[in-house]
Amino acid sequence: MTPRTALTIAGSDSGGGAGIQADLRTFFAHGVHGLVALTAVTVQNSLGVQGFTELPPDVVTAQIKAVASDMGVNAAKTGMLASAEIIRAVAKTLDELGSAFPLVVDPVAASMTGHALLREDALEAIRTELFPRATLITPNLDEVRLLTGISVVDTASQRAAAEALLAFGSRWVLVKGGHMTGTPECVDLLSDGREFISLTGPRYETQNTHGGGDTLASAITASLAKGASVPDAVAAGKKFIERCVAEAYPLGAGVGPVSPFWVLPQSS
Ligand SMILES: Nc1ncnc2c1ncn2[C@@H]1O[C@H](COP(=O)(O)OP(=O)(O)OP(=O)(O)O)[C@@H](O)[C@H]1O
Ligand SMILES: Cc1ncc(CO)c(N)n1
Repeated sequence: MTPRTALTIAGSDSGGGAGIQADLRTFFAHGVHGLVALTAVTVQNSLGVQGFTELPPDVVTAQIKAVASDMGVNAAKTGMLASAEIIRAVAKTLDELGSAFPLVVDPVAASMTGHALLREDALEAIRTELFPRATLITPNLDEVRLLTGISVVDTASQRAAAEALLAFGSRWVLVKGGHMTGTPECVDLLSDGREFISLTGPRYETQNTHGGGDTLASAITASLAKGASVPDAVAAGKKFIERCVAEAYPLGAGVGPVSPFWVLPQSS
């Protein structure tokens, strides 16, 4: 049977744990066929990002159109978009396709080691061009601060951040709490402005969380591709990423990747 399809519009991580590599292995783990519009090639390993080269915006557009016109897209997500020009090209292309599928926007601004993955003028383009087209946006706490100026330190500021982010026009927002260290639990807050749903899970003691944000957003995208509602897709995504963090492995001298291998029959 032909599986559902999910499109990732994102950059490549040479270390294989984040970016399109994380998206493709997560789509695979969900039985969803992954389609790719590559935006940039990063040079990175467990110690950080050494640099990146972005693709011309028309090549990004051409990839999206090629797969959408022939294979069909059941859901899409954006990750590293690198520049305002690429963001504008993606927004225009999505408009031309008629927004017939759910869109998850993970507003990737920097790697977890703090290296920029987005040119400076591009943040405004993400806010104005992509957020209004998004079904769901999934910022981490650093991205929340960059986008809204709000520092999330507790439940009240996490809710205020969700409200401020929804004002940019997405249908739903998931304010991820992974970076709120010092708490025994990881709490992500999902909201559409009416409902506020706290997704609470254990905080695992590990330094190997590379690719966690990408894996969560692509797990949600895969469930949306299969027809789940946003709250159901996010709840399933949270369960999926928890297990991936619990089973994360060391690789290289720095931060190792989260692991979707637990879905394989021979694992554990
Ligand atoms: N130590 C942990 N234990 C359990 N869950 C975690 C842990 N760290 C992060 N998570 C969960 O992983 C998901 C990603 O959250 P996080 O806030 O770390 O995103 P991110 O910063 O975008 O990820 P990345 O590491 O890719 O930059 C969230 O659901 C979060 O609650
Ligand atoms: C290519 C790429 N996209 C996203 C991230 C954020 O995890 C990363 N480190 N690299």
